[in-house]
Amino acid sequence: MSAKFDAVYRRSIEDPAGFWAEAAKGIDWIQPWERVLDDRNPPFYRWFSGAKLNTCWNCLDRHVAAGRGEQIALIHDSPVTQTVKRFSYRALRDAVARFAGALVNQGVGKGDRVIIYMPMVPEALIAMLACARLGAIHSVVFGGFAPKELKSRIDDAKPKVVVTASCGIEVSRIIAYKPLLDAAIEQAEYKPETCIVLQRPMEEAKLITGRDIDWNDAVAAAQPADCVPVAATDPLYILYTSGTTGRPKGVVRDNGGHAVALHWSMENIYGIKPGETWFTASDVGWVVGHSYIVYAPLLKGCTTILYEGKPVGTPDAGAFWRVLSEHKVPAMFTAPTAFRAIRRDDPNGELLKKYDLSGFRALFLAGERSDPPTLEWAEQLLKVPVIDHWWQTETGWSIAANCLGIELLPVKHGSPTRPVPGWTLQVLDETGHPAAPGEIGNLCGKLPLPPGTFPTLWNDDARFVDSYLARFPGYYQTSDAGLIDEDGYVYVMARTDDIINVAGHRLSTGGMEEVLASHPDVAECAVIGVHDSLKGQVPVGFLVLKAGVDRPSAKIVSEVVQLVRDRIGPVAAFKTATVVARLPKTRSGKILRGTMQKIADGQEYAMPATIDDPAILGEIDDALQDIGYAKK
Ligand SMILES: CCC(=O)SCCNC(=O)CCNC(=O)[C@H](O)C(C)(C)COP(=O)(O)OP(=O)(O)OC[C@H]1O[C@@H](n2cnc3c(N)ncnc32)[C@H](O)[C@@H]1OP(=O)(O)O
Repeated sequence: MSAKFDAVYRRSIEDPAGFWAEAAKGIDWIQPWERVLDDRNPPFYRWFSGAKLNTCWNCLDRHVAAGRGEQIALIHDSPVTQTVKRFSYRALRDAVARFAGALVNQGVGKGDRVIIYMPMVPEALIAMLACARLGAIHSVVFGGFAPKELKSRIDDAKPKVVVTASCGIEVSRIIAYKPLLDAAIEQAEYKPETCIVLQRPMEEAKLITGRDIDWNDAVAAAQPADCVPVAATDPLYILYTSGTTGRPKGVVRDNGGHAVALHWSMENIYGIKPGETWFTASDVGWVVGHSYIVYAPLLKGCTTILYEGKPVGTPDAGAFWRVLSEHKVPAMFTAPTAFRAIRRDDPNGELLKKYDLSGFRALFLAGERSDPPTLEWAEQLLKVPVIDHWWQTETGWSIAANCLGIELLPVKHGSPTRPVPGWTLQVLDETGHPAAPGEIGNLCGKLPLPPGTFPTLWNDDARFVDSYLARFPGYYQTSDAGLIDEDGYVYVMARTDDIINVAGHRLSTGGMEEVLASHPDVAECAVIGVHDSLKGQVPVGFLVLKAGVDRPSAKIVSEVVQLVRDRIGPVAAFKTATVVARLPKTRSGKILRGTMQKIADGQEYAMPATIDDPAILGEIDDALQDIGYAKK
């Protein structure tokens, strides 16, 4: 039943160097490696040390050199602007080389950072690949973040250049990006020298003389730049992700291991071959967008679709079916929340009947837990394998998946199947001992992790060790709790930290609490993630007001809602809060957020033995009922 997969998996664990050296044949190297796995400085493991390559060459130039220059590399499908634009490999290579030249004109070279704050336009991908071409390090910031989040990334990454666009389009709303960038730079301690601004016709941005340059002017003044050889271990990008405090973590991705792992994953996990079209519906601001809109499909020589739209509303819940049929897509990848939205609007899949999906082979879901009802609905509707897989910003690609390209294993709903080749995954109990099959514990990856995973955090080796490696020496702590069953299937149940997952967006409740606590009327607060039938989870805030505050609670609630939107961004989807007299705590003063969440979700809970005053839980229940969380 799983002999083929077992053999590949076993080889990857018994002989990782041999396994990944073989996979590395899929990549063009300028200089070979001295060591496949460099384990001289644990727990900092490096892959392909001594080797040189260029990721942009591997994504673009080599396909042109191999005679595939006229194949379509990129389709920008944008229902919000009602346009579809195609770039051949040659055209994309040329556009990237020219924009790389524009960056060079601004002094950008190997190792310099470039922040990219852009909507889902081809220029976002062009800017990313241009950085890769020069050996510069890009850091893409998701457009739904507020200026303060962008500011913290600017201060940490210290970019020489920021690349932005005048606006993004959220269904039919124009979101002006440039004022958000201006505000972020205004707040930042570090000031980037140059901002390159793509002017979109729907909203012209005001340029600041001496700092801002129009994208078209920058490109017109540039000569194409060549690929710069970089070390396999040099950073390709930094991608910030929510940490347990308000300060985001700068996840670093290297060039060599990343290229090898992502190239390998396209065929072995997703079953996709060069020349095929691939659709990932996510955003270039997330790791899914980095890995599976940009790098993996291009490394493999596929056609990638950059979709500037939503699963519903652009124009309807048949949007994905249109894309799949119009561009003859054999497989796609998205977050379960997108399918929950489609199911809500078109429960019987009527819109699917308008389209020919005869070439469609598989749907991949990740970014949050796939709820079995949505997964089963998609299976019945599409009549193809629907494959849940589990990974994280830190890992860059799958930890557990059903490797369609090796061998489709039986699907167990609720499980992302088995650890992928390269991953030794264990469930550890609180004392660090392996848990028995079926027992819940901490899901941990045995070091060294496979290529493509993060080697460290930007400028913060100590935080990398403290956050991920210190709790269980010899292991990477995923901060996901779960179990592995007798068949080796992984089940991911919950986070073990304060991170919640809202519509596939990873957010820190601690970060939101910091914002609520900054309101002058708030004495104390808590934020929990509550089950939501569409977004998976949504944040709900509890506010204890300072003594003597007599302003209407509704006014204070609307102010804190606006504060979170202003400081973190609309992506936080923080819309609900309630004022309570007190928060439930242990006798040592720890807020019982887990118990509050169980009450909100209508789950059974045991009265915590250390609770200070059990009556407060009843008050929380009443407050939740007042805001629509009915007793279940
Ligand atoms: C495996 C590793 C990983 O987990 S990487 C992360 C993977 N996650 C994903 O791919 C995300 C999947 N989710 C989505 O694509 C969206 O949530 C989908 C399903 C399309 C729904 O989008 P939407 O209806 O906009 O809801 P939402 O909750 O995402 O948005 C909340 C508010 O934020 C806004 N927003 C969203 N994106 C942007 C953007 N790029 N620029 C500016 N604003 C943005 C939305 O408009 C929405 O605003 P509002 O509250 O309605 O005013």
